[in-house]
Amino acid sequence: MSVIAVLGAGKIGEALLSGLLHGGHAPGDLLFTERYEGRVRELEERYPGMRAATVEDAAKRADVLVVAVKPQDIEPVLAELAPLLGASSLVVSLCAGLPTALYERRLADGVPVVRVMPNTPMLVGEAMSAMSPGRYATAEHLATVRELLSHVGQVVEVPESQQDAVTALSGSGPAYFFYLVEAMIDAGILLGLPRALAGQLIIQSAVGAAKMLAEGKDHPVLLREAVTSPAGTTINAIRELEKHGVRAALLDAIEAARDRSEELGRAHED
Ligand SMILES: NC(=O)C1=CN([C@@H]2O[C@H](COP(=O)(O)OP(=O)(O)OC[C@H]3O[C@@H](n4cnc5c(N)ncnc54)[C@H](O)[C@@H]3O)[C@@H](O)[C@H]2O)C=CC1
Ligand SMILES: O=C(O)[C@@H]1CCC=N1
Repeated sequence: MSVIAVLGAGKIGEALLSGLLHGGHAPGDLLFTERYEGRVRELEERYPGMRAATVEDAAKRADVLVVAVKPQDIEPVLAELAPLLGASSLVVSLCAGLPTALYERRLADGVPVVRVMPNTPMLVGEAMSAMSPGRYATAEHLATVRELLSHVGQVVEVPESQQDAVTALSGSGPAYFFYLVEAMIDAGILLGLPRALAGQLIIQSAVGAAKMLAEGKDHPVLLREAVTSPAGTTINAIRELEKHGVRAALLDAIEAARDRSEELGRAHED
């Protein structure tokens, strides 16, 4: 089994480590680096057998180095990695907006880099990850990354030019669903239901709807039409959603997320 090192074990780093552990990865084959001592202790306690490492150690031992720091924190990480990596390393970047070309400029010639946009459902083995090869990444490197990510959800390959859109859609996507669920639970409160009951009603409705969508038997439009009876309740709700421009708001929101991803990448142009 390959040794994986996660550099920056925050929310998404932990989601990957935890997903790999659940997928059967040995804790001794998982390393992480983390700048906060408290976070190191927290993770070592939560995942017995998994150990923090130095960057040198991670670079020496790991078959795959996964960079999971905030895009704003990338430069010191690349400066640390630069003298340690060569063409036999494999770097996977999970950072929103950061192009593989940035890594290629900062690291030694020939270091293969794969850009990946995952999402937090990795924690429950249901991630949607999209990967794109950098200049030096081969089909074999992509196969390694695909194998790794397939332990924690679905994987697709996309051209790197689509990664900012992917980030806005599936990288941030879970937040939009959580936001909707939160708002719908509030609607239950408005209608006088107890919070716990409103939560159960909405969350199970979300799980059921997601399962029907994932089965893929019918287009989302047909699934919605099947709930929308003539002169019934649903069409009254839909009229309000249309009146409030919810569809247009989603288009604008996701476009704004895409723009921010592009901006995060531009911040590191030389
Ligand atoms: N949270 C999410 O849903 C997703 C995040 N991402 C990407 O993953 C990356 C991380 O995001 P989050 O996990 O949300 O952020 P986070 O802030 O929870 O995690 C980043 C971690 O990196 C650590 N860190 C920073 N500099 C370090 C260094 N030099 N050495 C060691 N550790 C260092 C921080 O202490 C922190 O624990 C970002 O680039 C983000 O764009 C990608 C997909 C989804
Ligand atoms: O909000 C962010 O910047 C990160 C990237 C995708 C999801 N979360």
